[in-house]
Amino acid sequence: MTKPVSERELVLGILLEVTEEGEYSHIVLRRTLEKYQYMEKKERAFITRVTEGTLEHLIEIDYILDCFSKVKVKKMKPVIRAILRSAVYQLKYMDSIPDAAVCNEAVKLAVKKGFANLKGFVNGVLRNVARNIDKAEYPKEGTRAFSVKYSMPEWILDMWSRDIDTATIEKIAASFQREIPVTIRCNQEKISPSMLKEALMKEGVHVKEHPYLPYAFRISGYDHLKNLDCFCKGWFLVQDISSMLAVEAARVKRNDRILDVCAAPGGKALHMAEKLCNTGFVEARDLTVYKTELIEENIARTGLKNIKAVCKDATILDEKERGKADIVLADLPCSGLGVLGKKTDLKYKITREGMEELVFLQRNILSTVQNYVRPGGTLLYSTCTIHREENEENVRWFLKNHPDFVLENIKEDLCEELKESVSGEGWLQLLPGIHDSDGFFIARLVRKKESDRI
Ligand SMILES: C[S@@+](CC[C@H](N)C(=O)[O-])C[C@H]1O[C@@H](n2cnc3c(N)ncnc32)[C@H](O)[C@@H]1O
Repeated sequence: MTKPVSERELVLGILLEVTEEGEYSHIVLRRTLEKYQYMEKKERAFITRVTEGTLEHLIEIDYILDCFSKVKVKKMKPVIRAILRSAVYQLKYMDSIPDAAVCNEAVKLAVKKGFANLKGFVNGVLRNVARNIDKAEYPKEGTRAFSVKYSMPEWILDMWSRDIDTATIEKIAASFQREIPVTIRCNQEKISPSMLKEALMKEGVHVKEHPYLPYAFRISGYDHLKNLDCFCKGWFLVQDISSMLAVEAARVKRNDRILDVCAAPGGKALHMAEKLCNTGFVEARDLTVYKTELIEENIARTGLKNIKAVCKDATILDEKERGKADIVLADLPCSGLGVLGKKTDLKYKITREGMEELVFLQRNILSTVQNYVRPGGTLLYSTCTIHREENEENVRWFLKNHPDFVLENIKEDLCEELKESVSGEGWLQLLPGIHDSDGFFIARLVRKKESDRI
């Protein structure tokens, strides 16, 4: 009996929503998998792999198609384009599926979607690709070569090349295509790192210490993270090491009053609350009710009592908080160029204009929230991007416009391996492929005490 809807048909639907309607892949994929929960684990894994893989390698796939099809990718009908793209992904990256099956399934799907008249075209292009894929000549030099090899938009590579050498850019781009185990932070309010490691291993999880912090681990080899007993008990949180380093750089002390102005889903806010050891308080704010509820869910799971989630717009001054916070964490919305490996389709959606708007928003938020920092208190600025304007240039701009702040060097807050990566000015830009982390930026700004002012 044929299934009412096949895995490949679902992949097609997701790809169309993402590439033609501008939806985010992780959201559409999650929605689809939730809707078709009855499907076998193997089928669900196929949908995830082909969707993410096709999007991850989209520029390369389009290059291959353009080599072997008379009709160029841009001119194809959206449904046919998406069918061909996912089929080329399977031909190139999934050896376990016979080429003939990939071609036949693609033709069947084109017919089912009302394109019987194009079944000869689909069949012809794919058989041509299958026979000759190894002979496709890739560009050998310049930005185009990297762009096709790593499916990175050329303008992003060009932008990076203003500040980063070619070998490093290649390492960054390659790192986005590698599968990296999930990083977790032990919730030391509930369990010690060594006991967590033991408990996870008992559940069959592969656990490796992270070199940068003693309470961070890389985990792999589990099925569903949310089914792990250790997860349900709130013994750990999924968090990249870079976020933990940002919290280390904030230098949380007992009894501190902390304001996290862009906190959802709450990773750093919860980490800071944990560091307060049942003293002080963290107010974790975010823009929408939905985002605030995400923070609340995480607070409930970890069981921390010195933290609360509040829905508030960081661009609007909250007069009653003026000068009260020991630490303000500004982990701001950014272009996300440091996490392209995790957000597969983001690289095709970011634009130069969008990034300029983000710089404007970041400056607006920084100017507003600096008001909450008490004299001698800290404004910790971080982003998960690799973009000079959003990072170091924002810090320079901030210092120029807020001369009562200074930039402190964060070297002493980091492990030996990272110390030499701290800039002369004192901020840290982490680069995936170079560092064992996401791409991330951290700067600690401190408001001068009254006595330090001239
Ligand atoms: C980089 S994420 C924060 C991640 C968070 N700090 C963590 O560690 O889990 C940026 C957050 O800023 C929020 N945001 C965007 N604009 C905002 C605004 N005007 N006011 C408050 N939050 C905002 C977004 O909803 C998003 O959750």
